[in-house]
Amino acid sequence: MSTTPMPKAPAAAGAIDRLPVSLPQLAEKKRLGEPIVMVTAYDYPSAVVAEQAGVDVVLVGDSGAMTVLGYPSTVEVSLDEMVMLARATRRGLKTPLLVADLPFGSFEASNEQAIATAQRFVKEAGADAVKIEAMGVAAERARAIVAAGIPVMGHVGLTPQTATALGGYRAQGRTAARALDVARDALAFQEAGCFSIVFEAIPAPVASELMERMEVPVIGIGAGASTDGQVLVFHDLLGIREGVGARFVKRYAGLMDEMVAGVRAYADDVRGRRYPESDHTYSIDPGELERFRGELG
Ligand SMILES: Nc1nc(=O)c2c([nH]1)NC[C@@H]1CN(c3ccc(C(=O)N[C@@H](CCC(=O)O)C(=O)O)cc3)CN21
Ligand SMILES: CC(C)C(=O)C(=O)O
Ligand SMILES: [Mg+2]
Repeated sequence: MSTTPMPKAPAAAGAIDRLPVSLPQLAEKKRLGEPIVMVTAYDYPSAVVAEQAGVDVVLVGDSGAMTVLGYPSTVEVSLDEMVMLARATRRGLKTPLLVADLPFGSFEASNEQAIATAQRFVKEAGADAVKIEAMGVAAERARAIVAAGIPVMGHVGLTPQTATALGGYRAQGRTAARALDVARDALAFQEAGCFSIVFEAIPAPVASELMERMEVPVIGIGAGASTDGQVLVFHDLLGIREGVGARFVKRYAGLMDEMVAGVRAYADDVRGRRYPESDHTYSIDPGELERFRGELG
């Protein structure tokens, strides 16, 4: 008896070409005590690197303002610039969850503004979720974005967008009163429906105490080893930029040195007439060359 194979479903335009890590999978990792790995990316090649390295979550951080756009801080970057970085990143990703930072000035004014901004990241850049830094109205904005159907990650501790008020890029929660501020921010985000929270630059014992109250996965950066996962900035861990002086940075490569050495070697070869070699050039049929010479006169 012959079996008739099921006809293949036609590949519909806009068919799902990506099955990202899901929010329940992250919650399950927390439950099982399996560390969650997050890294930033800002463009197509960094996304491909994160994809191939097998990370769980990719963050298009507003740190890109500094690492790839050269601004002196994260507050200068525009929403349009962040959306462009997120779009490029998305093109290089298949598996990791894609989270985009809401930049300074793109969500504070109203819940409507916050929802419209989050929707741009989802509709124009294919982001799976957005991240929002703690500040006065942030938990209320997070609740509104979640109610509009977009998952939100909270960010507490050192929040670079309001660093001026925090005394600069410095660790937070180092007094009982300031640690209580961090605790309130974290619990407010959790209560607002955030699926995950970032703890940045707080003492490890403070983070560890807070972990007993956190029901959602917590990703740490300079918050010690008790969090459910870790995040680092791509350029910091690969040694592509001068560090920002953050204590938590661990360098796993020295790519800036390698890149400068590569470009310098190229410059030396051009100046020393060692590049290009014959392998790098195109040939032409001798008859055609002869005709060309004749016609050129
Ligand atoms: N490339 C990059 N990586 C980052 O991690 C990052 C950025 N950019 N830009 C925005 C913020 C700034 N970040 C920082 C910067 C410094 C510390 C830090 O550990 N500061 C020292 C004090 C340094 C001083 O005295 O000036 C501290 O001990 O608190 C932490 C996070 C994290 N963010
Ligand atoms: C360091 C992470 C948490 C971040 O917000 C960023 O890279 O912008
Ligand atoms: Mg950020």
